[in-house]
Amino acid sequence: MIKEIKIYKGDIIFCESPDKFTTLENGYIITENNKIKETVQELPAEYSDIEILDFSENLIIPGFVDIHLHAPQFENLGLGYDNELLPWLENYTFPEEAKFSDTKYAEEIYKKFIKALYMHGTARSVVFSSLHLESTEILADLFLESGLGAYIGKVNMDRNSPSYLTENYKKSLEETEYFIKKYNKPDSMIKPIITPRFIPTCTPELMDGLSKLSEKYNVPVQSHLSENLSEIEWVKELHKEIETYAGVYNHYKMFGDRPTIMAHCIHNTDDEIKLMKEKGVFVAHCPTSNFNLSSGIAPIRKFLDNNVKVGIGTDIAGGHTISIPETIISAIHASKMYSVYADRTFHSLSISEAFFMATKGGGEFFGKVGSFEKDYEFDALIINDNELSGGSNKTIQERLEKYIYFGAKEDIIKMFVSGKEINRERF
Ligand SMILES: O=c1[nH]c(=O)c2nc[nH]c2[nH]1
Repeated sequence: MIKEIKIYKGDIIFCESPDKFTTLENGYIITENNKIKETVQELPAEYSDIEILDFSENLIIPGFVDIHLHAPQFENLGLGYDNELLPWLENYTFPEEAKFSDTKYAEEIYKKFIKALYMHGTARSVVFSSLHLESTEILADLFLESGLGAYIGKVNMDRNSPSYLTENYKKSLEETEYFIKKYNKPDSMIKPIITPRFIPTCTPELMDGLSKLSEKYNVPVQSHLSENLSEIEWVKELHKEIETYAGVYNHYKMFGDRPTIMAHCIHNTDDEIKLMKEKGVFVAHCPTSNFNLSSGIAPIRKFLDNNVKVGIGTDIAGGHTISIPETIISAIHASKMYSVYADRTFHSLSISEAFFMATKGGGEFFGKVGSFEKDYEFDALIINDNELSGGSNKTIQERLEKYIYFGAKEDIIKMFVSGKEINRERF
């Protein structure tokens, strides 16, 4: 195999661990066949005759990773937040998702959705589609054309939803299997993920069937867990025989038996948190959504202290923004308020902890993604922060902080995903 070496130069910043940033002023990232070979301060002599992609005076940061969002809710950004979760689903979300039976509408909205991810620097995402197979294929094909990385799930829901958005469980399983077979390719940038919407909308037969598909094709799982108090009561009524909400997913072997993401996780019991740790279940922390729908504040410090994996989710359209920097800010704000109003012993999240969650933390779901360490895939954003921080002698970490809190998507001048530049013309 021919070795293709590339060298990127700039002011590099990333998090190897949550507690601190690694920074290299005028440093170099050297990649071989799109994976990082080394990240160094001085360029070794062996590379002296290779052309350098020179981004001096710009920041080079890992591409963002969003581990929970709903593509067919893109048109609903900002709508209906006077409601809590269950009426919001009924009055806003389900009617909008129903429109995706129309493949023309799906194509129009999904193009806008993927462009928005690109514009905001989200290199990888873990996405809910709607229950419609054809529209989900359109979403997958558009992602493939874009070059962005994604897990994509055809949503499954066969009870407790309006008749216009309820499947027959057999058809739901057949279509899910078809989607898995079509897109489960080893080196693909997009992959299928099993997506029971949440326990209230999935019958035991459907859960059983999805669990078998997950095992048969070794496909990961995503769903929602303990977002809202009425939702939790509803799950208790539906599954009196099982002690906890997480226990229901676990009963169906869809709780860490394969890689699993559970969105929200606001009101979990200590036993549920222990189970998440034991089974390696990821929390998708979605603070903007949790504020908008008055769901609560997820006790993220508790998950971190218990070594539970945590990534960031914009959860559009419970979340009102597809921007990961804005969601990082929201995560920090949420933790600050939690430490003041709920538990004074909790330390709020630091900027490095929140940035870690939005890069390497969530990136772990994709493998070696979200850092500039050896063997990681080269996902990077080049950020021109000259206007934000120019001439003011700031450290690289301070420049990143300014970009997160005060920057704009227009400051991102280039994006690389798995070593390939994603061109603006594609969108
Ligand atoms: O934030 C959420 N968005 C949804 O679409 C959804 N469905 C079930 N539970 C949900 N929570």
